[in-house]
Amino acid sequence: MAKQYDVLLRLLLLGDSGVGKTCLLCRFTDNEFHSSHISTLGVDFKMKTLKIDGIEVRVQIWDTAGQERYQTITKQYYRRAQGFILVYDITSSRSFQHIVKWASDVDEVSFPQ
Ligand SMILES: Nc1nc2c(ncn2[C@@H]2O[C@H](COP(=O)(O)OP(=O)(O)OP(=O)(O)O)[C@@H](O)[C@H]2O)c(=O)[nH]1
Repeated sequence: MAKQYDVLLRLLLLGDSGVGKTCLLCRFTDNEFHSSHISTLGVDFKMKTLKIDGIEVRVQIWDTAGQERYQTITKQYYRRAQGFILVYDITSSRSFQHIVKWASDVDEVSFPQ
């Protein structure tokens, strides 16, 4: 079967638990919003195909659990990602301060010294 896209882009959503990563993804792929918070267990993903300058780009977005206990699992997905979306809750300064930690995790795993 012929490929239905020209380029595959793998992105990873990172951020504290409850900041809205899953909601952002549901809005982007399905234009839906769910008010309940069911924590992501490990990782999950959704896809959307966009046409950019005549090129079919399949965006595969991996949604990771923000909870500390899943870090070992989620870090295994960092190396295969081509980009990261760091998410914080605008009503939580703590989640914003943690962005530094998420960014340093990405550096540590994806660009080891
Ligand atoms: N008011 C408001 N609530 C939001 C918004 N985005 C998400 N929420 C709520 O925040 C809660 C957590 O959202 P999730 O998307 O599940 O959070 P998450 O970052 O995926 O959480 P983990 O899976 O535990 O890492 C849910 O109850 C959402 O309804 C927003 O833009 N505004």
